[in-house]
Amino acid sequence: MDMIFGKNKKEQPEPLRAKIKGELPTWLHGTLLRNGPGMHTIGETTYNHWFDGLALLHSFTIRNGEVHYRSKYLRSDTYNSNIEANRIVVSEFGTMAYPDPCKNIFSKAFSYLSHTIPDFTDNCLINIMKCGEDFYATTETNYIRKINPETLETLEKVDYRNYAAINVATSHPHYDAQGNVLNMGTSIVDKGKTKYLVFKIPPTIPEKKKKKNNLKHLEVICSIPSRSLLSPSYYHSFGVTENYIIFLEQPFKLDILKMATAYIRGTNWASCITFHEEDKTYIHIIDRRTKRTLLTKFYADPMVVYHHVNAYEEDGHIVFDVISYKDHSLYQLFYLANLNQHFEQNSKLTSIPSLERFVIPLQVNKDAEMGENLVKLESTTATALKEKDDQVYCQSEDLCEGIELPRINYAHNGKKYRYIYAAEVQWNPIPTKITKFDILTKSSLKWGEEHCWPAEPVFVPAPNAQQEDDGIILSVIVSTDPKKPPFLLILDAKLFTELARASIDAEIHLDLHGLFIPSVGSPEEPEDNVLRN
Ligand SMILES: CC1=C(/C=C/C(C)=C/C=C/C(C)=C/C=O)C(C)(C)CCC1
Ligand SMILES: [Fe+2]
Repeated sequence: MDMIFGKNKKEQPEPLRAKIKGELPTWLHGTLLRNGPGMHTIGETTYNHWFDGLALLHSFTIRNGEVHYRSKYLRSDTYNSNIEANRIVVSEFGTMAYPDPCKNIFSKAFSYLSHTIPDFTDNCLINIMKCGEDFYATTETNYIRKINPETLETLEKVDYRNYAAINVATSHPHYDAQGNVLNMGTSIVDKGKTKYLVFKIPPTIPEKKKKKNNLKHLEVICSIPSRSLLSPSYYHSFGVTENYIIFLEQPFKLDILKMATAYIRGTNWASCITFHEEDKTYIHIIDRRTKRTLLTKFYADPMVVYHHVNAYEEDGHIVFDVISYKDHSLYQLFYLANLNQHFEQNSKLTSIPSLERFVIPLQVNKDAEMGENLVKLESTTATALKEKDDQVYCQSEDLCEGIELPRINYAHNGKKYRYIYAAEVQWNPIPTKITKFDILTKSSLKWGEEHCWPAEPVFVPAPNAQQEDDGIILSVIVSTDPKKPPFLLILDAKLFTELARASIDAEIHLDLHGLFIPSVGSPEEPEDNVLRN
């Protein structure tokens, strides 16, 4: 396992042709572009956590029955500073770095003070965001990095703070039918307040000037005050329906005072995020038309959610599905010390990921009896119990256990849907299979092979698709069998059977997230520029 986690990966900047076994769908043209950590050791120094690794972008370009692979390290300021110093000089999620070895006590004190308000990293290793014609590598700090999706070259560094007062932002934005990006970020102790901001970035901008980026037209559409000034919730994603935004203010919180003293105390950012198991999860519902939150106070039991799966409206209710945990052991397990050859024993989750369905009644009748279940949908056992003071206690329906990295047919985002494509994880956080879960029948189809470690499965719809699962699944497979090279797996999304695999004679890293960019203007195809997230 050391080999696939901790080992520095070589980049492959020149396109490398894959060896194809099976039949690629003839309509499949485009690029699967993904992101994830690729380098964990610089000189004599090693990061502590897998999420700290330097971003390695990679892509599979599929065209005319051929597949080409490339990979390139994101030339972030963090990457450049580290490589130049030949050691880790920028702090990441799980590693606090000390850039200037201090010579005397005075300069030491000065160095500590100047780090009280830290400048976060631009090592954007988590996902790729499409913003109009532009693509960005993203992480969860205030920085994103524009990239060239074809050559994987690193372009401008963009600071969200120039456009909105946010210190952290998610790397799981949503896209609406017009191509607007919808995302959320937290504004920490700005003008005496801490709040969560929902913002929108348009796909096109009026100025024809190439220099401007779309963020110049970023619009904050709603602000939700944090329940606490110094401990806002940590969140990794959020949900949307056609008319609403779902934000979980979970009891997994950033401790700002701890963050402000982390550098002096010699601890990492990760240790400043704590799970308060005695606290509740507050469910904020924002009406996209009025740009305000609903007044009813919906809440649920304490939980930790990283990934929202999907959400939709049905007969006066909002249905939303999340992968939830009873504690935050997931982030704990990605310390590289746990991901060694003994990882099967060392990295056991104390809470298994669980797919939970919550249902929010949109009309809360003032005269409803205390304790009445306000959920009137036949299709679910999720409840929302009326309590005093306009509070409603929501209990979820367990849909299934042991899945993570969920994806859907994005044409169904915010709408009623049936299928989830995900990685299967049981007590270990590293997926060994990918799965298609049918919410209606509660059954699943799986793909797995010995010594194979699959990445998040991405759904690509077939042209003229009629049904939700008319399309294919793309997943990057890393193998620990020295005789089996890594490959891009192409499955039929309906049957979950293998259509083809494209083997690559190069090193491939385990990654996190990414997207599929359909080809533009191939000679025999009409121009198609729709995002297939
Ligand atoms: C550097 C840094 C952060 C980075 C967090 C990261 C990098 C999280 C990665 C999460 C992943 C990959 C989750 C997968 O499910 C914080 C805590 C936002 C704020 C402080 C500075
Ligand atoms: Fe994620």
